[in-house]
Amino acid sequence: MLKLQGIEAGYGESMVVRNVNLEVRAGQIVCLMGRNGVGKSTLMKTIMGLIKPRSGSMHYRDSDITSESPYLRAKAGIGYVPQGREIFPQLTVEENLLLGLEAAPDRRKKLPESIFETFPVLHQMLHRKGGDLSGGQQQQLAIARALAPGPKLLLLDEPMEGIQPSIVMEIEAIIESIKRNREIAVLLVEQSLEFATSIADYYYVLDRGTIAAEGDTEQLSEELVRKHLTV
Ligand SMILES: Nc1ncnc2c1ncn2[C@@H]1O[C@H](COP(=O)(O)OP(=O)(O)OP(=O)(O)O)[C@@H](O)[C@H]1O
Repeated sequence: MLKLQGIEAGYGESMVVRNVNLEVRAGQIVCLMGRNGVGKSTLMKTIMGLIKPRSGSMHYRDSDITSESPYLRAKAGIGYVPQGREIFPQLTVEENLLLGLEAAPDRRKKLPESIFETFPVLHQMLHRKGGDLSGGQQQQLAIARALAPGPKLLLLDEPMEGIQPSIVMEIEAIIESIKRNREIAVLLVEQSLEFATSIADYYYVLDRGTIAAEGDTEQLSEELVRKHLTV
């Protein structure tokens, strides 16, 4: 469903992501791991089209999207929840969610009911300003907004970061239900090894911009973790 080949990306003179080959199959949950600053968010932004790759190619559902705009990628069914959530604090919860529908392929103007079944708290807070929500609620809003247009691939950049444990459990449950349905593939940046191994089918470890290891999460070894993930 998503295939990156030889992707190189960076900022100005500095190259941050080097020769990345990565694949996400339909319905698969793939975890991207690595220490702070190795380039995980840069890679996610490159996949969303927010950073142009210097070289390499990106294919999504058999189309070459290497030069496609972020808007067209969203329209094609790629949902993105950036690190730090980036909801609109001055807009209401409802307005934030409706903005997500801009990426819907069918010009739908109504939010799917399933969003409120998954995130009941957002229904209660529909007319509150996004900025008045707690960090965990804002994260739920960001995920709900990305799910509203019905994506086929969801990119989640550290969704558990800085969130209290009870909400972490709720977000885990949402990713688990996505996994059960197998209708949406997920590429997730996550530092928690426990979570990665419990939910993801496949992992990639990024180290100084390159893929240092990959495999089925069942085979993620202690040695590999020590080498590439512990500080
Ligand atoms: N807008 C930017 N301009 C210049 N350099 C940047 C920019 N954003 C990130 N970098 C640099 O790129 C490198 C990789 O950053 P990136 O945020 O992709 O890493 P990360 O693996 O996601 O880290 P973290 O886990 O801390 O979020 C870092 O050295 C960072 O300083």
